[in-house]
Amino acid sequence: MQNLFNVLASSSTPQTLQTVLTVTTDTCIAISDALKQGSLAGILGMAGNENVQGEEQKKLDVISNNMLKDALIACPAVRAIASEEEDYIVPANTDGEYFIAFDPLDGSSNIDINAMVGTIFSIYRQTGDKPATEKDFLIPGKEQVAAGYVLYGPSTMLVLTTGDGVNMFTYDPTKHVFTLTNERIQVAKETQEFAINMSNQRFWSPSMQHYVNDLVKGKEGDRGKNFNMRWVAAMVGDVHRILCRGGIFIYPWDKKDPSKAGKLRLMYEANPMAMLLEQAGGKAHTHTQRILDIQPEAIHQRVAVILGAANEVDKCLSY
Ligand SMILES: O=P(O)(O)OC[C@H]1O[C@](O)(COP(=O)(O)O)[C@@H](O)[C@@H]1O
Ligand SMILES: [Mg+2]
Ligand SMILES: [Mg+2]
Repeated sequence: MQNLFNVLASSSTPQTLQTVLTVTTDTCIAISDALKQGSLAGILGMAGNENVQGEEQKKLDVISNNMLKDALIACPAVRAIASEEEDYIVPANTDGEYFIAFDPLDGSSNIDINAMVGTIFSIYRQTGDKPATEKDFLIPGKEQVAAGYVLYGPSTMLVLTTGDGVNMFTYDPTKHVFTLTNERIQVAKETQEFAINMSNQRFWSPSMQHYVNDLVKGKEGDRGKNFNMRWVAAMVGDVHRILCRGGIFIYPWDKKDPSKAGKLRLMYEANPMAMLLEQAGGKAHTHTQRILDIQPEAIHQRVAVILGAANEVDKCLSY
């Protein structure tokens, strides 16, 4: 069976990018080990701080952020990192070639109930002769050279694209490697499954309310077919389900909190997931444009997200 190293070595992935991916995924294995110990290691619960976005940090948000930050800035190929849990970008090596943006722990509200969480990462190639600044980091998602996530579920899985399809790897704890288990996955164009936090319905735009009402009406409504609903409450879990068995995931614009009109972060969540979805034959949009075309204005920018089965994303946008 092929493992991550063989797959990268036999592809056209540059050696420096292979190194960055190895450092990232090795650190994710260490995060997975920490998560497995849960309460036994005293790592659950709140850290007692807020991140730059005004969200309360869990201990594991901080622990996983520090693990990834320390490992990546020590890697000579890394030029700078940006993290959901860091106020500013962290410059690493001026000679480095890669920017890495990450959500160290996605779905943190799931940690304390021992449910699915993950680490999401996005990699860009950019060189320069001065230390990197935040402005250098504001690159549209279509320029990503690699994107992926590590899912900490019943098994630990790596889902990765380097711009040539999407592969899934399962971590083999007996061999300490990610083994290739699903190759070149594709998302079906049609679906009958959707994922959205329905408790926000009254805050959505009228057109989004109309679209979701039509899904809920099922066979009796205009769509003429029944839809099932699933919500993991961790984007990484919801996107993983879509890559495995199809569906549409939506975190729409809403008027609940005008400073967060779209909860998910462009650079840490939307862009890497959009690259994975497009590489698997799906689509990823905001309510107005393709996510990968967005020119970022700030590293912590938030966007509305509509991603998954191509025809269903089109249908949603048609409302
Ligand atoms: O609280 P809600 O509305 O269910 O939001 C869930 C969404 O928030 C997130 O948990 C945000 O990510 P973080 O846990 O990294 O802040 C997404 O993963 C998920 O899709
Ligand atoms: Mg997240
Ligand atoms: Mg997070």
